[in-house]
Amino acid sequence: MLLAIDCGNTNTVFSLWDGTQFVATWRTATEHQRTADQYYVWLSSLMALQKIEATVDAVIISSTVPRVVFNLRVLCNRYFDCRPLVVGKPECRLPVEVRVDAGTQVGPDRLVNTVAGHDLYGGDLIVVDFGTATTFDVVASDGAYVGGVIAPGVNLSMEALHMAAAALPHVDVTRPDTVVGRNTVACMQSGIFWGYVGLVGGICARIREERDRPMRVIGTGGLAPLFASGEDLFDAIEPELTMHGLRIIHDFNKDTP
Ligand SMILES: Nc1ncnc2c1ncn2[C@@H]1O[C@H](COP(=O)(O)OP(=O)(O)OP(=O)(O)O)[C@@H](O)[C@H]1O
Ligand SMILES: CC(C)(CO)[C@@H](O)C(=O)NCCC(=O)O
Ligand SMILES: [K+]
Repeated sequence: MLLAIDCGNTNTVFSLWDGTQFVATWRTATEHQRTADQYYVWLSSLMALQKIEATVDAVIISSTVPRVVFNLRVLCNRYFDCRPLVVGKPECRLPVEVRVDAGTQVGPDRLVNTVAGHDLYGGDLIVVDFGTATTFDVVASDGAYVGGVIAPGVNLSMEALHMAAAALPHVDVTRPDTVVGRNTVACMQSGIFWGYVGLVGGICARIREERDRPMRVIGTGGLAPLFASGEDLFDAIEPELTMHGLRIIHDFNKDTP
């Protein structure tokens, strides 16, 4: 089985692909101190709990946190007897071209999302991912990655308000009933929710204008469904977009000598 690992700045997601479908997905906080042995104890007990008798024989990793890759490599060598494919490393080829400034290191999660978006929807596309950051990534008609936008993440913005202002509490992100709030929590929820609806809609409109063509918008990440409820922001929501992209990149490297 293939183990796909999507390591973000906040959370790390492990998914098992049996050749036909993802049979299990597990999420843990990203911590660079975690050792290979700790990962394995955690993973093997979850597999036992779900009665998954899998032999992992291939691993693909996308990590926005360079420091965690070392221990994940040890995990693969020690427990799965394989060398992981790491997105962004020269030995991991991509099925699409990356057209950005020379020397630019594009976050692997962003590349993976665009590969997946192009596989599912073709081009031209904008992929919006609501993770630690809110990212917009643009896919040309031939599938090439041609750049994007990085804005602060939704939870990060909410947390920043709380951290910086003594009288602002910790609040969950949700869609408020009205735009004009009558209490602190409702006011903050409105600022974040309608603020991001405006941000996402505005940036997509400007990208379309700049590129002067119709483009579909695909949303992913934990908060995408919430923002989809606010306005007609997305043509589709794909919660498993990153995992889908990891699988495609793995197959591409396996099949293309
Ligand atoms: N209504 C909500 N309010 C706050 N957080 C939410 C809500 N719904 C989902 N989430 C959060 O969304 C997160 C899942 O998002 P996602 O995996 O896309 O990004 P992340 O793990 O936060 O970031 P990264 O991938 O950069 O590590 C989960 O941590 C989940 O708690
Ligand atoms: C922007 C984030 C944090 C989104 O996860 C990640 O993709 C990243 O660290 N990127 C590196 C810089 C870049 O993508 O241009
Ligand atoms: K993510």
